[in-house]
Amino acid sequence: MAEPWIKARFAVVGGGIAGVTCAETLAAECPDESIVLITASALIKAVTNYQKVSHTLETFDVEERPSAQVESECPSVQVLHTVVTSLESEKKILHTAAGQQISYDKLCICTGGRPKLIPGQNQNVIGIRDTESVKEFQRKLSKATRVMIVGNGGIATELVYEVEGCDVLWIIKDRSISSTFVDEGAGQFFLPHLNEEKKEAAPTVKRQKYTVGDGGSTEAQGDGTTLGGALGPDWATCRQMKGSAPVSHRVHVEYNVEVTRVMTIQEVAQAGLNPLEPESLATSMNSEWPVYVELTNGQVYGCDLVVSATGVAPHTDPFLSGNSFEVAEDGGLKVNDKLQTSVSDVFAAGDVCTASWERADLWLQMRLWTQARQMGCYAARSMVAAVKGEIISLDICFELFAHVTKFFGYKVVLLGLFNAQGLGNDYELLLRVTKGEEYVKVVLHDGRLVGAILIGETDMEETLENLALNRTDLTPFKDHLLDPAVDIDDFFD
Ligand SMILES: Cc1cc2nc3c(=O)[nH]c(=O)nc-3n(C[C@H](O)[C@H](O)[C@H](O)COP(=O)(O)OP(=O)(O)OC[C@H]3O[C@@H](n4cnc5c(N)ncnc54)[C@H](O)[C@@H]3O)c2cc1C
Ligand SMILES: NC(=O)C1=CN([C@@H]2O[C@H](COP(=O)(O)OP(=O)(O)OC[C@H]3O[C@@H](n4cnc5c(N)ncnc54)[C@H](OP(=O)(O)O)[C@@H]3O)[C@@H](O)[C@H]2O)C=CC1
Repeated sequence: MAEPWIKARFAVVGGGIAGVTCAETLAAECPDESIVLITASALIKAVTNYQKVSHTLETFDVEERPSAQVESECPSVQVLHTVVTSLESEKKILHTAAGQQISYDKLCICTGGRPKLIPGQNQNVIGIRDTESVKEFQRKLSKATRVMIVGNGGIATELVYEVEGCDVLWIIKDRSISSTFVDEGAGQFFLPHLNEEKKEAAPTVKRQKYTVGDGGSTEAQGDGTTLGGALGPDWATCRQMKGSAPVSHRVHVEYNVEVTRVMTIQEVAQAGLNPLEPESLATSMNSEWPVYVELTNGQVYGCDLVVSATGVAPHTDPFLSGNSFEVAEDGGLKVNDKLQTSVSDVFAAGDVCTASWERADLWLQMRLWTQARQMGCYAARSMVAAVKGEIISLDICFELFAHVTKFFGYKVVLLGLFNAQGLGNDYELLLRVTKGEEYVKVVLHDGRLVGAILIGETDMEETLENLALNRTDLTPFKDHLLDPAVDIDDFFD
């Protein structure tokens, strides 16, 4: 029987990176205070092998753990596996699907996001977010000969590289690939790798995998719509992403288009439309597909499966009704520079929130696990400061945007306004490209470094980060900055 009433100093909702980091930081800062972590997912995410590469760059692994491990490492944390169904913010009480009522002094909402899907309900259109959804994708892919991937961001870029044994139709609304993360030049740099054999991934042994009972659901009882935590690093490389076509890796990109509607074969016939068979995908031609998609250029393509990799919508459902949260245009809970929402004593961190403070010139919010970890940690420190009546200042990680990832087998580092975001035409670019090896782009504004894209093993991230943070005037040096003969570390020593 679940305890009906629980009283906690701090309550955190969400077992993803933001929520778990928040609970762990609270436990470290206030070991004698009671902390309740409520999560719909049976396994919770934990950050391991954390390495601070520089002031703002960090790398870490994400591991799924049973809650008992977290409770034994942080004895003041009690983990409840259930779904929060409502919040009475005036009384400071949370209600759960298991019938519990949890009263708190300070609450942090870390309920993440859910995939934004293209319009039109069809069982062959899926989004990818958590372990369950990626398993569903693998299952459907294993029988597929042609899959359509819609979107030009992180998931699409990783999937087009990973999917094998299946033709891939990649539908993007831009004129170059991977444009959420990189510019057109870098898109060109990646292009030759689209259809090439994938480099063999090193076996992933460093992360433990847990399962929750044979075939059992990994989610707590709830409304059936609550998702598990978002997938972690290597979500695609360590899984089999194989279809059933006699091809190894083949991608057809359709540029500058969006989806207008998703249809069945009957709807295609009723509308008198003529589905097209791209010549480059000849092996997977079929007279009847499970699903058809019409694009803004009028073309209609059939396929076995559509992955809508079209971004994330903040998961705010149970918290909004009956409470006066201010919500940003993208649907996230607005938070100030202390990660406080507009509701008293309620904080938010990770994908569910929208940074609504006056942001530093070179920082921008992207829904990434680095930011989820940083926000979870900072929210906890801010909650503690609020309890103790102390003032804390904004963490340095919010000074400069920094992201490290891997696309098409290359290390990718993004710094600051890496795509000259918000600068209009008022910027200068420095470029250094060695085909197949590295792509280095530096964005200068008023002679100062404001952003960079580094692809490959450039080893320049720390120096460029320092130049950005120090606002060094590079006017006298800019002609040498990317000269391969110049060691920029020595240059700026
Ligand atoms: C396929 C995929 C690949 C990604 N790859 C990368 C990458 O390479 N690099 C990168 O930086 N980022 C990546 N991301 C993004 C990153 O995973 C997320 O930004 C980050 O994990 C968000 O963490 P979070 O804690 O805010 O939310 P989540 O991980 O979504 O966690 C939310 C938690 O809240 C719980 N919850 C929700 N509602 C309720 C409720 N009502 N009651 C109780 N619990 C609830 C959920 O069960 C879950 O445990 C990827 C995302 C996806 C989907
Ligand atoms: N390696 C990494 O760092 C990875 C990060 N992630 C993160 O996980 C989350 C989910 O990934 P993902 O879904 O790829 O989201 P992203 O935000 O990365 O990309 C979404 C893409 O879909 C496009 N899009 C949006 N709506 C439509 C539409 N109706 N039709 C066609 N295209 C559309 C967007 O274009 P526009 O921007 O113009 O709207 C954008 O190109 C993101 O927060 C992402 O940052 C995921 C995988 C890997």
